[in-house]
Amino acid sequence: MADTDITLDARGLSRAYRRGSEEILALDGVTLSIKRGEFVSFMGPSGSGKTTLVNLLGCLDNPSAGELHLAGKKIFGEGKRLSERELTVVRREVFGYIFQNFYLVPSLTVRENVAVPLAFYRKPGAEAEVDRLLKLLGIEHRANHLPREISGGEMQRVAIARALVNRPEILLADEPTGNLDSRRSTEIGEVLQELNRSSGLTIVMVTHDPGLAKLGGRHIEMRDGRAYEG
Ligand SMILES: Nc1ncnc2c1ncn2[C@@H]1O[C@H](COP(=O)(O)OP(=O)(O)OP(=O)(O)O)[C@@H](O)[C@H]1O
Repeated sequence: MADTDITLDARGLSRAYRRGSEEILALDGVTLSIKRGEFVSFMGPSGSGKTTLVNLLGCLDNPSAGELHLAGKKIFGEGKRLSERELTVVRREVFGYIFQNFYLVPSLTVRENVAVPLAFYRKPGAEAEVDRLLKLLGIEHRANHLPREISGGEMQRVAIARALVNRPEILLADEPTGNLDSRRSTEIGEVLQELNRSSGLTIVMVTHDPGLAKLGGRHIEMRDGRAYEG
């Protein structure tokens, strides 16, 4: 495997949280590599460290110990810590994020929500990407609706389109179907699978749903802050 195939490389990543006088080791030395174009699912009991790990992989949090490399570049590690400004650039240029709670702006239409990232940063062709994504995700007929006028499944499609509008290399999805019924959940899973297959988008997903996890090519089980390849 050539190094250039590896997009995310975690080495001995740990994260401790302080709660009063107690220290909680939420992540206990996780080492794993994710290749470009992989669809990786993380499962495991509540509190096993899934969100903590994907937040670190997505450069949303700093580890207490260990290293993280992104496309061969050290992001965190011995003597190395990107500035908040550098991290912001990495977050918006490399990653798209989706979460259980969609986080749509209630006063903006579907189209405006998808275009929100363009107000801060825009890759070439991003404007045309809004229309392409509305169509691809089957929500173009909802383009002028407000979030409160559409279903939960449609809301998550809007959030996916927004996450993709700047053509990220990696989509991070934390419980993307946690608020959806099983039919909508399967539909969103299939959308993610299709994005991974057709465009080679790398997907890193946390889920409690075994059916959804199966859609990814690779499963990792978290237990007590450690990762076990399934
Ligand atoms: N900000 C925080 N402060 C203190 N403890 C935290 C914090 N965030 C997470 N923890 C603790 O770290 C451990 C791992 O949490 P994490 O959210 O990563 O688990 P999870 O596997 O994603 O759980 P869930 O499936 O319930 O979302 C838990 O014991 C949790 O209580």
